Amino acid sequence: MVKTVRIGVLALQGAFIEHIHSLNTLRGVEHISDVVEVRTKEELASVDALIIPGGESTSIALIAERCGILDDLREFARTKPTWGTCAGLILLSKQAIHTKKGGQQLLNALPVTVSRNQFGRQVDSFTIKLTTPCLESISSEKAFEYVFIRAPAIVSVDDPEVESLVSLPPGYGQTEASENGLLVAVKYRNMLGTSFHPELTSDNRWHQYFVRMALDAGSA
Ligand SMILES: NC(=O)CC[C@H](N)C(=O)O
Repeated sequence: MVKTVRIGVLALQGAFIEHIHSLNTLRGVEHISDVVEVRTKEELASVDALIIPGGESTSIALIAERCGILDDLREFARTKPTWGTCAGLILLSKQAIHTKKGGQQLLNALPVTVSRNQFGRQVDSFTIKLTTPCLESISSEKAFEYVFIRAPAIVSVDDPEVESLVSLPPGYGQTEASENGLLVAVKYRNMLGTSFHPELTSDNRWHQYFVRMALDAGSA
């Protein structure tokens, strides 16, 4: 029998509807049995993999704490396929800088340091097309169009097992000249962390990449 995955999207705040839409367009393409909104411990326990969307990381953490699922999310992220996009990447990380006064709760799972709002404010949002080697096993026909909205960047990788997947060309979001651009996508064991918003484009290759991570984890 072919294994299928039930994918959850954390639906407390932010762009969860858009992720659900992207995943639904992959039904029939990848072995997805179900796509569900996750707000409770029970819903979290029912999924094989989880997407934590972009939005506002401090708000998502606060709501998760009030709903009593912050610790369950921490445990899930440590052990099951979990993808954090933008605010979700911040939450997933072990460390964040440029946080609001008083700091913020993190899931403490992905061993990287992220810098919040590294590219400036909402008006500084931008898109950039980049060829992306890790997506080539899905389709190499075109560059991926990356959308950055008050995005974080990964400013330090704190475990040698973290794989760098995408870096921006030098100059983007950097105040000092550097040969290397900022890192915006990483993979680490069961986790995927991306600074951008793949759910805001009609190109679903990043969602496909994550579904395949989840399928691989299930068949291991
Ligand atoms: N588009 C986004 O998800 C922005 C993230 C936001 N800057 C935060 O700190 O949570």
